Amino acid sequence: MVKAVILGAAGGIGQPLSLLLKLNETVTELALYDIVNSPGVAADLGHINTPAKVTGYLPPKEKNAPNDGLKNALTGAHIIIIPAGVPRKPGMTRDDLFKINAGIVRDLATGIAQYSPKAFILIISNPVNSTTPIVAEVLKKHNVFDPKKLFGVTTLDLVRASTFTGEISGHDSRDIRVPVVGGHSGITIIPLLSKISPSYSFSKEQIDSLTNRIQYGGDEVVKAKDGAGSATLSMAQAGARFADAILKASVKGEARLIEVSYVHLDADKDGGDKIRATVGLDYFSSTIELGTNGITKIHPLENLTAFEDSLLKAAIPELRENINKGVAFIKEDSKL
Ligand SMILES: NC(=O)C1=CN([C@@H]2O[C@H](COP(=O)(O)OP(=O)(O)OC[C@H]3O[C@@H](n4cnc5c(N)ncnc54)[C@H](O)[C@@H]3O)[C@@H](O)[C@H]2O)C=CC1
Ligand SMILES: O=C([O-])CC(=O)C(=O)O
Repeated sequence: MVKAVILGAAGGIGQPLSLLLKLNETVTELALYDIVNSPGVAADLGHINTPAKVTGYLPPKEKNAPNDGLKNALTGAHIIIIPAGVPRKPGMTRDDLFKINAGIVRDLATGIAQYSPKAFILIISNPVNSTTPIVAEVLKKHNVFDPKKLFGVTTLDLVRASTFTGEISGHDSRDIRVPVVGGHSGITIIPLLSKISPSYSFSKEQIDSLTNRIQYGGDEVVKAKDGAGSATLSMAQAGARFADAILKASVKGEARLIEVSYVHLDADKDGGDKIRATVGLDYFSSTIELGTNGITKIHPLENLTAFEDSLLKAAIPELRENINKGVAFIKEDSKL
């Protein structure tokens, strides 16, 4: 049995992501939880003739009743994906979402700590730089934190990097891999264009404009949607790609699966400590290798160009602030 759970399943990302997970034949059970409309989405997807049995759950109507919906959705989970929370409107930063989304993510993480602490957890809700540490701190408070199984999803940055560089290099964008490290907001997004595969030599101007476009790709969509939210469809594809990598490594035992994700650097002491020595942070989006039980290796940062090194230096203070804000939010929460 491979149970996938989506928390925030009725939203702009949640619905297409649920569809893509329903089409993933490794999944045998798909549990959809949201505060609205999840039974409807589940009924709709349930008519698709793929193996996964789909169920939808809501929280209780009465204010202080136990949340059996969340409990039943989470129990027995193999992988949990969280796109619950509000998206940006034009003029907002991802950090502006902290006020609302931090509490949503904290409460869902508390449910995970209680009902499915051994699952793989993928965080999409923004600001990812802070929400990932929030989940880790909740799990730590319940003594169930496994850094090898917690992932801030930054795959959309890699998807964009493949698309945008393909437009210039002429390579098929499906074959292009660009590591994008650091974090998931503006200047904390660090595309390592010198490490592009297949290799390509960009001009200085191309590096400047591609870097800027990858860093602010999210804003491009927010602007185009003009108040109706942020990236949903491309995010669903990116989330499904990352979830599939986890499923291939953990269920099918495919070895040395390589992705990039925003992780706690304790997930691999060796590689993690090397990055820590450079950046002085506990969380960083890095190239990782996946195995049956999660992260097996974090690749250190090596041979950065002077330009990439300047991007890294510019990212660190904001990333530190985002991480500290998430950690403090849980440390100072006396209810937990
Ligand atoms: N990591 C990434 O690369 C990306 C992250 N995002 C983020 O994903 C989040 C979701 O975006 P959208 O799907 O566009 O928003 P949306 O508003 O369309 O959907 C969010 C869903 O979460 C649900 N929700 C709210 N509170 C909840 C709770 N306590 N428990 C369960 N569900 C709850 C809502 O009912 C709604 O269905 C946003 O924070 C957005 O910034 C968006 C794009 C890319
Ligand atoms: O820009 C946003 O707010 C949503 C997001 O994280 C992205 O599209 O990368």
